[in-house]
Amino acid sequence: MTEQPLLSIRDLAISVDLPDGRTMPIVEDLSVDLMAGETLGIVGESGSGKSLASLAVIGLLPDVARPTGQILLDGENLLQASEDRLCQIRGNRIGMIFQEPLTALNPAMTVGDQIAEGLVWHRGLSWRAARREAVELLDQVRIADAKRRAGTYPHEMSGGQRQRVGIAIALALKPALMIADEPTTALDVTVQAEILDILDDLVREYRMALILVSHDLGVIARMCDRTLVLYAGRRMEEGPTRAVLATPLNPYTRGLVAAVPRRVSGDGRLASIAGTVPGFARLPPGCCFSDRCTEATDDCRAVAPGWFLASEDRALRCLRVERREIGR
Ligand SMILES: Nc1ncnc2c1ncn2[C@@H]1O[C@H](COP(=O)(O)OP(=O)(O)OP(=O)(O)O)[C@@H](O)[C@H]1O
Repeated sequence: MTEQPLLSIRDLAISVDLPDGRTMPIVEDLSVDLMAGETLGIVGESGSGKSLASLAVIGLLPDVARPTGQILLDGENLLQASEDRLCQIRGNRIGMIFQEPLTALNPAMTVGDQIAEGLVWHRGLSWRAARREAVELLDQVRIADAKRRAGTYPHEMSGGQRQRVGIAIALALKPALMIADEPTTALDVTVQAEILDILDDLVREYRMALILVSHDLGVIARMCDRTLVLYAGRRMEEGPTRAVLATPLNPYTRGLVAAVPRRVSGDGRLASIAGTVPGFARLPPGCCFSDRCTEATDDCRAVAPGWFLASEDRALRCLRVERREIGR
């Protein structure tokens, strides 16, 4: 029997209610599977819908956002789940690490108690036992002198230490799926590397599936088996990270790869994708990337490209590549 995906996102669309009464479609036609223990990177420029898509999985979308489609965790559609059920799933089955740990942490509670809390409420541990385990978790995320640090408050810690606490909280109940939304963006480079190391070790040790949201292809390359590229709320390309980065097929992915700092163009300047992501109200007809794509034809500007399988494990959206590969 073939293994079922742990997470299966089917035709997810998310629109947002605007203050003027209009509804703006943001994420469209998003489908992706994630197996137990697999790591998936979601990459794209700012505003491409990465955070909304990952918040939908953990049921933490802002009130103005309206999701449709299916988000199946072990076959259960989370978009239909009650708030009580989502509370059970959060922490227990899905853990989340946020970009800015300070906003996710309670300033009035010691970090040890914030880690212990989930163990008390979800696992029924006594506070004494949960606090003991919290110290072990702090040790696992490499906080030195963990026993003493458990009694400190978030504001007494550095940004990197707070993010370790964020990881310890998300890890406490050993969820099957961990979602990390730009977990290192707010940190300086050396701390970033340590945090990624810790996350990598833990994901492998506990065989957790990971969705890592980042605009940084270097981070994705280091951490993720597979990569999904989003642009303006649409998936542009998906496949094994190594293949997507070595031979990107979609012109947008090619632009992202070319813009990675190690790739300096012949005249010594960094390559970049001309223009910016257009507002969702101003997306061009046809392919949403056509107004920035240097390879776009009149057809690209008129016909919305479908999602097609380029090979067994690679899929993308691009009319020109599709016609070339499939001969349509
Ligand atoms: N609460 C909200 N109200 C209105 N629009 C929103 C809201 N949250 C997100 N959006 C819209 O959805 C788009 C996608 O947002 P999202 O945060 O998912 O992008 P992102 O790819 O994660 O960007 P970043 O890397 O900057 O976090 C935004 O550009 C914005 O237009």
